[in-house]
Amino acid sequence: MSDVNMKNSILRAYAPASIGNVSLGFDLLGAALKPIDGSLLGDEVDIEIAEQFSLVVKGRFADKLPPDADSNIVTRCYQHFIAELEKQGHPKNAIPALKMTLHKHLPIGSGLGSSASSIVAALFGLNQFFAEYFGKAPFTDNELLLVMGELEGQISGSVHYDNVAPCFLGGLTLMAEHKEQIALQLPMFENWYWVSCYSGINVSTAAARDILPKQVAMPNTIQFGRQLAVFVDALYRKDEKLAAAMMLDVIAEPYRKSLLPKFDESRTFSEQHGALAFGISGSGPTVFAVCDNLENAKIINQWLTDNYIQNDTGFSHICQLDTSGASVSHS
Ligand SMILES: Nc1ncnc2c1ncn2[C@@H]1O[C@H](COP(=O)(O)OP(=O)(O)OP(=O)(O)O)[C@@H](O)[C@H]1O
Ligand SMILES: N[C@@H](CCO)C(=O)O
Repeated sequence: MSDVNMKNSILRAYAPASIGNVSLGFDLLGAALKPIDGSLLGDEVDIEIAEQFSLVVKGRFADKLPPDADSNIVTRCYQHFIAELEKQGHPKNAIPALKMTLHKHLPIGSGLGSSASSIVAALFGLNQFFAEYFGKAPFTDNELLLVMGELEGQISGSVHYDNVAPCFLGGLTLMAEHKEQIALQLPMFENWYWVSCYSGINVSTAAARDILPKQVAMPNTIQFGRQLAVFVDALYRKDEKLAAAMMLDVIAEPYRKSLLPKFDESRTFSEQHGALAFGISGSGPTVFAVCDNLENAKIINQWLTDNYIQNDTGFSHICQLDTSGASVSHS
């Protein structure tokens, strides 16, 4: 796009909600979500050329964020991105100032990867914007993912990619954390539905990490390793039953479920109504139930809506995996 056209256009980046851990892969496995009814479940960031940098925050959950732009992770993404461009040798006066608008659609501290969604939309959007402006993307996907993990770490107190990676790449992702390959995309069963219910309360990721023990007992370590290895093998062999049987959380759920009213009843109902697996999405309070048919997913979605949601902020969606991940459009 020419310089003149870019001055009159807005690039919009979208980044979907995600389930961190997926029960059996603490910090190592994540899944991107797409509601089957077409509703939007992810943040959007608009980017346009301006006289000076500014961040505007809009959307359903805008008022739940700190009011000053400097505390918003999107501003930090912008500052980090521009500093990296300068390190690459782009002179300051060759980099246009930008107005960014965050449409904050995901609740904060929800377990749906809310900060990750803002980070991915901001950084992916900036990379796409400058790809058009300079004629070449400043960063590769892997370089971008490394920065996304770093910024997520600034918020939650430790670098973990299990929200940013699926949100960016789409589908089900396994962290390799090798400097040249941070994340791998795994196959998934297309007939699986992921009922995802946010109760409406706020659980801080940092606080939900603090309550976990610093050491894991030997039997749990062996079960964790066995489950993750067998799960990946079962995905590649398309063995649904075995894959689902591995979806148990021996690391975080036993400690975190005490933060989640009605967690045990929700699991019991879901399992009695055909859920193949049930667990905490990321650090909660969102829970998810996996079903292999829409009828069961609908029954569980209705029950969770009626029983797990605590207030007007909560919601529940029947989802499939969002295999596209982050995307951009122009207006
Ligand atoms: N754009 C943003 N989106 C979300 N949180 C942000 C953003 N900018 C700053 N923050 C701050 O980052 C912190 C995010 O907390 P936390 O990691 O618990 O939530 P989260 O990322 O929304 O969690 P989850 O992954 O469970 O959805 C909050 O203190 C919030 O005010
Ligand atoms: N893996 C992270 C995800 C946070 O959303 C955790 O469980 O703390």
